[in-house]
Amino acid sequence: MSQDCYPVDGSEGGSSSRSTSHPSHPSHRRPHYMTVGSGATSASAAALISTLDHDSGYGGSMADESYSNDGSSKGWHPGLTADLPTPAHTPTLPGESTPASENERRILASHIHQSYYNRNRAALGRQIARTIELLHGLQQTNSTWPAQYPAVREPQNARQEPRPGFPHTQSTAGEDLQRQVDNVPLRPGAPRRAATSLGEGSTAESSTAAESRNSQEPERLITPQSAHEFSVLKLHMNVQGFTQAEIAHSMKRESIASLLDGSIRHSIRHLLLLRDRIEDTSSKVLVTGDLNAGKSTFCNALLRRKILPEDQQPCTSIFCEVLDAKENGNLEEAHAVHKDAIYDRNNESTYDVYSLQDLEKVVTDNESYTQCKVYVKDIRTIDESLLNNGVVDISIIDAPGLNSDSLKTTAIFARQEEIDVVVFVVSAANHFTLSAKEFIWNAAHEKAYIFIVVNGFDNIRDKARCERMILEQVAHLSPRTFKESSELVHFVSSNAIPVAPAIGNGPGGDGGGGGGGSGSSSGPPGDGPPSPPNDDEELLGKHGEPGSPPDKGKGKDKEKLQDFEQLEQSLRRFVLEKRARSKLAPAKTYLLNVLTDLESLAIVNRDVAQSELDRVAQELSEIEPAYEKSKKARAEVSDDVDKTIEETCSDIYRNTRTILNNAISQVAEIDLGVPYPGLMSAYQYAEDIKAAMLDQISSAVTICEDKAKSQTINSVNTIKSLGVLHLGDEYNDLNFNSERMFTKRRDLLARQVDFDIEFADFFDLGGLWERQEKVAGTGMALTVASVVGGRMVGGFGYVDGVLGAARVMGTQNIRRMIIPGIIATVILATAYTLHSIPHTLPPRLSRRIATTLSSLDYTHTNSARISTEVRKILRYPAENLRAGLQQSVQQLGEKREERVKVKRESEVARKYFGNLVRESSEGKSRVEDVDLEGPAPGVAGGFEEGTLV
Ligand SMILES: Nc1nc2c(ncn2[C@@H]2O[C@H](COP(=O)(O)OP(=O)(O)OP(=O)(O)O)[C@@H](O)[C@H]2O)c(=O)[nH]1
Repeated sequence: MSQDCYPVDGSEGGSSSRSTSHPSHPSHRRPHYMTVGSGATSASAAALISTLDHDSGYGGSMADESYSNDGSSKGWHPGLTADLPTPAHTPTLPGESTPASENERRILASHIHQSYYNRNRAALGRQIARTIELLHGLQQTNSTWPAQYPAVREPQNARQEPRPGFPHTQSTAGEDLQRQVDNVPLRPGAPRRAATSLGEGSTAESSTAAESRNSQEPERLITPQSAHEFSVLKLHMNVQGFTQAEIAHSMKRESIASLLDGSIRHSIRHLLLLRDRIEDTSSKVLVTGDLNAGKSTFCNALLRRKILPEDQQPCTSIFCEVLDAKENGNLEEAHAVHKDAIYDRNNESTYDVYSLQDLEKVVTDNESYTQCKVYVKDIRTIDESLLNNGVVDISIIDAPGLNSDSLKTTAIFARQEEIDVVVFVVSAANHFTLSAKEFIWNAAHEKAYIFIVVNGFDNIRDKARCERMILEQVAHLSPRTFKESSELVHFVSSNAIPVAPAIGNGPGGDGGGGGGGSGSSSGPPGDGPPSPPNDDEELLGKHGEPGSPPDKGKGKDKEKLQDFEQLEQSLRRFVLEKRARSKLAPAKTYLLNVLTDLESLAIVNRDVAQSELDRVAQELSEIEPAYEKSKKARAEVSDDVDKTIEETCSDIYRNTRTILNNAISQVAEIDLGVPYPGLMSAYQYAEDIKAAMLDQISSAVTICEDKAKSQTINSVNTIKSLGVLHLGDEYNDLNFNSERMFTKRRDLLARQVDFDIEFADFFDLGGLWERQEKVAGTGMALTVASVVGGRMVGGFGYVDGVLGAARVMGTQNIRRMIIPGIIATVILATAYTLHSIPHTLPPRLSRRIATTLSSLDYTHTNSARISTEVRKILRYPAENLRAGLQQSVQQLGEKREERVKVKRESEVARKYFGNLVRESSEGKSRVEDVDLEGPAPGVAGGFEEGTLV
């Protein structure tokens, strides 16, 4: 629509004034009011008219900033408050004129938009608080249950060509100017993500620009876990050629958790800053433009006071921010901020104080300061004033004229997030210089729309041609601005606006340095704030045209004033509308990003928690029975082992005892293999017999030990098989060598059985007695005699022969022979006894040995020794098995404990992340519902189709 009014091909006939160049736009004229009927205008109607004339114009938020060449722009539209004919469907009260209803609608729209803005702001504020809570919750959970970071896989081609860095759309609040200087990309900017973040070195970018770039990003292959690359909760890691996800994948979970914790903390801090920002009602308007284009004059005209120095030569060397004096305790003064200092109004070391009259000294050719804060009392009403408009604290920044030196600094200044609007002042006579074009080109990317003031229009003779040429250039530099040129491009003469002096000194006094104007200015008397100016040039000075004839001049001045007022209306609307977007959009974008990140993280971690839960449950289902079985086995096996040891030892004891007893008792009966060497070596024979017997007994001990060894081996094997049965591979077998058993000299005891052979040992009377008793119960002597005799007879035939001879000889002869007979008998008996030594000695010795061994408790001692050693030996594998079983029980118990703990934690984490998925998703929906793009509901109906977004 506006382009129709300003055909760039110049087809439209030139007109001498701006107003005539908008024939199809009655909106560019002050509305005319018609009184119906004969009565006077009612008070309310008068109030309404007055309000409408100074419409506070809270515009709708910015529309979609996309621009298409087919003319279907969906960009910002002034229709909301533009003075358009009321559409047919807009209700019109009977008898009411169209302009009046239109004005009512404008007021209504204005209020609806303000409440719409407030509602959006409150909704975002609430969501910021909720999101901070969510982040705190995540931080806490992350400290107990380290969160997982989702794996994202890059495609091959993306790997070959490392992705460019993605600076974030929103710079961190508080970044210093220099840092921004370093990071500002010159045209064309590097691709940047739409996401807002706390990334270092970030530079601001309009979300629309970022959106369009986003679509060009290479498609990434990602795991099904997450279809979202993190933009806010990203881990700050950097390894050339690797993505975050790849690095994260190779890191320990705890390390990731700690990096994530850092990101969460950053995010919370940033959200707090955003909350401050949306609560902050102030807005900044940066006025920039070519050298000497009339920027200071324009600012003064807006303020209706000659605050800033104007000069025919370039004079503004620093940024001058004009603020309401209310922010400085209602004191009008200038604070010149020291170079390299961060301005703090409460810290006078950061600035020098100047009076407003001395401002020129500070502003012109200054080397000590980079910027200056100028506090002024606004002399206009809240309906007129831009500074003090009752809605938002606006400050105006007069920038130094653009040249190659200042271009970059000003561009950076314009980028700052608190700059809501850039007003570009261009000289109507000089058009856009190279610096101007460069600046607008860059700024158009950032701000989408630039408010353009074509100043010094009074100097132009062929105004239509000038307009056409300027608009042609605007169309190239910022098509979106061109599309809305009726609202955004204004042709004015700032020096024609009546202004009060900087310091009130009564009518006619011009306190400021004179520009090219007539110099007749007036201000409020006394020290108080200057009174509002009016159109009366008698009272107010103006930058004016001194040579104009009075009548014609008056008419032209009025026209200029009207054009300027038109500009002011548009500027107010623009600032207020832009504010809605520039203040709320970053919060909305950041919230969406952080909530999307939270949702992705929560989905991944909920799934991880679930799978961990499944895994642990599965493991527990295996561990629990194994643990119980292991406990049972520990008790049972311990009993079994005890039993095995006990049985083995008792058995060995018993066996040993039996074997040794037998050996001792039967040692006399076995052939010891010792030959009888004859009477002469009887003693030696006895010694040999004794030794052989002891050896025999020792051999029996050895046999017992060998038997014990093999029994021990069996028992060790039994224990081992129990271990293998219950511990499996975990059974730690001991090296058992049976050869090392019973290595103590076993004949020690036998040696103790040492006794001397006695003569009596050769006469086994006891043996004889025993044998006799076995034969009959006769008297001993007879028995002895008969036995001896019998044996003698049996044994020695010649003795029998002698006795037989005695009988033949008769008793007398016998009596005579008795003595010699007895002697002979004794001799014979002795001879017999000695002769029977090989038979009598072993039993005799055996008995003596048995007696001695018995006195030593030899059998028991050896049996006990052997069984004790076996017990000792068996104790090792037994203890080893017990320890293994105990360890197995302990390990399983610990495993079980750990799994139970993981299970408990995973359950909590699953529940937590499940809730987080829901809450972040709901939060996202709530934020998405905050519509910063379209007009308020109900207002939309009042516009022509296609003019709304
Ligand atoms: N004829 C005419 N002269 C103007 C207009 N606006 C400003 N001037 C004059 O242009 C000269 C420069 O004005 P300034 O306001 O100082 O210009 P500036 O852009 O602030 O200058 P620097 O910031 O120093 O580059 C002064 O002499 C003004 O009187 C205008 O609309 N018409």
